[in-house]
Amino acid sequence: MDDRSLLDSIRHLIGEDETADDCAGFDLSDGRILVSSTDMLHETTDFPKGMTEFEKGWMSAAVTLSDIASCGAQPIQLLVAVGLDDPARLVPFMEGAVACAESVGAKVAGGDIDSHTELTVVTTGFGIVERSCCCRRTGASPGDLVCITGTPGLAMAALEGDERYRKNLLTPVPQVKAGQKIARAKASSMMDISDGLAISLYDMAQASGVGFVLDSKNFNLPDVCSGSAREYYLYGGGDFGLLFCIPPACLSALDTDYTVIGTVVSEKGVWCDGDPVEKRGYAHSW
Ligand SMILES: Nc1ncnc2c1ncn2[C@@H]1O[C@H](COP(=O)(O)OP(=O)(O)O)[C@@H](O)[C@H]1O
Ligand SMILES: Cc1ncc(C[n+]2csc(CCOP(=O)(O)OP(=O)(O)O)c2C)c(N)n1
Ligand SMILES: [Mg+2]
Ligand SMILES: [Mg+2]
Ligand SMILES: [Mg+2]
Repeated sequence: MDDRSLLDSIRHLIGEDETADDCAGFDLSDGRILVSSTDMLHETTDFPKGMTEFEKGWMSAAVTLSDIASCGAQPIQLLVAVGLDDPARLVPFMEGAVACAESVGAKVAGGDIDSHTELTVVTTGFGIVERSCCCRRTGASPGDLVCITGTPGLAMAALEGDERYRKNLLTPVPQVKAGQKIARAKASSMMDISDGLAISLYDMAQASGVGFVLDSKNFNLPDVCSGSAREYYLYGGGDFGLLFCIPPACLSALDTDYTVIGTVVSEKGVWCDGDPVEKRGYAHSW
């Protein structure tokens, strides 16, 4: 059992929409939406060996700030709750979390401290976005182009030992400015690719009730020393680029780097060069 199938068992309690997006949204009734997201990370499952405390703090902040960026929102506050096996870890850890938050214009505004057998972190973030620019995983329409920012697979390559991409894996940068530009260019849907490109495509296709047809000739595959660039590109997690769909006519107004990898179709599913893409990515399992 993985976290996606476990989530299915509580959708009836929380709501379909509430369990199908990167952030929750609260309408402030003044033309703006308050978005929020929370994420939990653990020493053994989420922090690759050899990371500094600063990098662990940075990564913990980045995973949540990335979800806020994926709505086109400006992150404003971050709360950081830390369960510690050793109290001496707290200062360098929080220095990393503060540095990441400040790098995207947000403030660490509180949190919690507890003792725990394993370093366990929960980051909760809040952001603000104009209602007309708030992007969700829903909204992709047939005929839209499917686009990504960044190069999926670099974090996975680093996890497999490629030192050139160490920073991509350990101190990912939430794509706040790019998210805002994409939202203002009138993208129809957006999410971050934290769990890998293929599984994110399936998540967005399901939320929007559409399908995606990809053309591998357009893939910006990573330059890797070992392993399969295509495997890392489609199935590696931890990159925190953005996946978005946008009507072709809106693309000329978009002033940020992106790669067009396919088109939206009405038939549900995800295909590449005519073949179904495997539905897998980074997951927690029991
Ligand atoms: N325990 C939970 N209770 C309620 N909603 C949850 C829970 N776990 C996850 N969700 C919701 O499920 C959706 C998907 O979560 P997740 O896969 O963690 O997203 P992301 O990869 O963007 O962090 C989100 O809307 C999240 O708020
Ligand atoms: C062992 C390991 N593999 C991969 C990564 C890269 N990585 C960092 S966060 C993350 C995905 C989880 O991020 P997010 O979507 O914010 O959390 P979720 O709610 O899906 O658990 C990954 C794969 C990692 N840190 N450790
Ligand atoms: Mg996300
Ligand atoms: Mg999450
Ligand atoms: Mg995730």
